[in-house]
Amino acid sequence: MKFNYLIKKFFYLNITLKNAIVQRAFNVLSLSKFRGRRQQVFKSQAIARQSPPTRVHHFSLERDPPFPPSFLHPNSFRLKGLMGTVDAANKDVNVSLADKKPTVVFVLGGPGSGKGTQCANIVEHFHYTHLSAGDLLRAEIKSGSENGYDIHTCLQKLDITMIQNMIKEGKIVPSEVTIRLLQKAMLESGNDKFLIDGFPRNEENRAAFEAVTKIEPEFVLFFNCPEEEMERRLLSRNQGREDDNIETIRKRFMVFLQSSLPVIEYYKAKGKVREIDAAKPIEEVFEAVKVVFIRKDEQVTA
Ligand SMILES: Nc1ncnc2c1ncn2[C@@H]1O[C@H](COP(=O)(O)OP(=O)(O)O)[C@@H](O)[C@H]1O
Ligand SMILES: Nc1ccn([C@@H]2O[C@H](COP(=O)(O)OP(=O)(O)O)[C@@H](O)[C@H]2O)c(=O)n1
Repeated sequence: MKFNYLIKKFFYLNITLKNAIVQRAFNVLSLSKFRGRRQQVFKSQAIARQSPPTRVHHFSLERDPPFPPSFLHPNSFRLKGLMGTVDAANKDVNVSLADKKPTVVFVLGGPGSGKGTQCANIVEHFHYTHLSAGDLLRAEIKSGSENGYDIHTCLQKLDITMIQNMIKEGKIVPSEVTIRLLQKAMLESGNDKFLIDGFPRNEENRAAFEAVTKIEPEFVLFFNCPEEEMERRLLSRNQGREDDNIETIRKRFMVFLQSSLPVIEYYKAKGKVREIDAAKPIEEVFEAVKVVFIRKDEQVTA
């Protein structure tokens, strides 16, 4: 009886001991797994803290940013410091753009002066790629509104709505957005000759583009047209644009006078402006435009 009791006790102790050993081993394993995971988390947090921001570039400008801080979404980084500071990913983009030494012609003029119309003619005759800043922004709004998010530019619904409102108000969208769209379009085009239409529209656009891309325009084509004529054209443009109403048109004229004309003056001082009388009929305007481009080609071959 006592012997039976001892044997039972032995087996019971044995099982309890084995369970304890197994449990202990399990605890050790889980703890080390947890520690490993925790270290991994710490490691990736440290890497995230150290690594430079990628994809989206933002550069701080000398004057106040025209966008409220809420414009920035969580995966964008506004870099404080020198104007033109770009992140790692964009450095590559800019290096490869600058390497190509593209020919860039800025096409400027008031709203409705005929920039888009003449750019289409130049493309046909002189094989440039036409990049309209306004068209790129409108395309971005369209794709953003359809998808709620633009995977290429990291713009989110809130940003897209803000851009849309700025265009409705005739305001100039921050350079960081417009330049990103221009860079992307330039790289994707495969061409090395660009007509950049409706850009730079203010001093911020101009300085940021030069600082970021290191590209200087070959020359600036300036379509000079009286306001009454531009107003007439815009009111009958009929492209369903939300900003082609008399109220916004007047605001756009104001922005042109205050912000865009000083950019034209800046390039005039550098001898880079080729001024065209844009009040004439389309064909006559293009005759004058052709002279500018033929002269440019002759200069290159001379
Ligand atoms: N020289 C011109 N004479 C008359 N109408 C013009 C002329 N150039 C353009 N237009 C018309 O004026 C409107 C605005 O021209 P557009 O090229 O879109 O201007 P911008 O790109 O400068 O805003 C369009 O409907 C266009 O057909
Ligand atoms: N560089 C640019 C070009 C256009 N835009 C915006 O896009 C609108 C339309 O520009 P656009 O060049 O297509 O048209 P026009 O005003 O020249 O007719 C402008 O009024 C601005 O709101 C901008 O913010 N920045």
